[in-house]
Amino acid sequence: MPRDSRRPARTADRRPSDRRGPDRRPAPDEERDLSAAPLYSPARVRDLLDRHGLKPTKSLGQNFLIDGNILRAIAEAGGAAPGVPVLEIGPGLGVLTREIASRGAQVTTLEKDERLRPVLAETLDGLDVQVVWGDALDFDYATLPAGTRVIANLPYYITGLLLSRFMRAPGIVSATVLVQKEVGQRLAARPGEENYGFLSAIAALYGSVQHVRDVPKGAFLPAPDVTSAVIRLDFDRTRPAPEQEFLSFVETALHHRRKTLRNNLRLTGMDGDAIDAALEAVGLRADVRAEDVSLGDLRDMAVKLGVIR
Ligand SMILES: C[S@@+](CC[C@H](N)C(=O)[O-])C[C@H]1O[C@@H](n2cnc3c(N)ncnc32)[C@H](O)[C@@H]1O
Repeated sequence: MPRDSRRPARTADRRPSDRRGPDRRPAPDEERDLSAAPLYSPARVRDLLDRHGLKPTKSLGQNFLIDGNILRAIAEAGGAAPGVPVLEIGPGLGVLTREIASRGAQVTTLEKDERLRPVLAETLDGLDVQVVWGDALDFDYATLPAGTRVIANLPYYITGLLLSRFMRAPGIVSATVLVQKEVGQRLAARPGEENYGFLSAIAALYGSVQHVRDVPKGAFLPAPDVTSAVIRLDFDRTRPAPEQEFLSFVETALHHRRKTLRNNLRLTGMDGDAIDAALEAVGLRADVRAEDVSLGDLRDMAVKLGVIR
């Protein structure tokens, strides 16, 4: 891939000397400027990578934020405030971590890439941040204190798995996260809308979803291939958590969301007559498409079919 295709697009705080890849030496004028530049500026980010001999790893989803407005918007929307317990996934070079911690939040951050140890020792110096080294998929989210807010620029390759961990963790009340724009659209979609599917359904079962803002590729270094969005999920912990049987039923029901609900349920080996009887009892057409069925009607179907009580 040519170097140019990984360049971030022009952003408000970029200077001409920044229009180069992450792995080259800063020009003399940048060296003079560095102490004055904010930590998230492209010149500082490149300098950090350079001094620590690092190249962003694509397989770890390492696209570092270089836009101060976006950093502030995520921290603000996520509710980073004095005394609030915040969990971050993937601090990277620590720019978002710093933004959150400097607002007085109690930050725990999970990072898999041990090469970043010396970088975070430098960038988080003087801040009260707990860095947990390891895979975020191995972390026990059930141990988090009540009222925890997740604020993170997620590694996109595990977005779905992480969101499902957050939803199931009783201590987590919200997750304000950067995701691929398409994932954000799926999370926020309602039955009958174009992007509605299992992700939309489970998000609605646990609470509500708000689209905070879109984020252009140029807000990252290196620039990712996709446009992103900041999404805030609020989890209503006063509701009983959905039963595992119901979650599995919803997943099956929406497996092929454009197909009929009947066909999707038949795939599991359920009796056709029983499905027809349940559809009729709930007041749904026999050929209703899966994506058009509300969660309330799916719950009624699950009860009629004896999946849940
Ligand atoms: C999109 S970058 C975000 C970096 C930084 N927060 C920022 O906004 O600039 C994702 C981060 O998640 C880390 N990461 C990737 N996979 C991980 C995993 N399984 N567990 C924990 N951290 C992971 C990467 O090393 C990287 O630091």
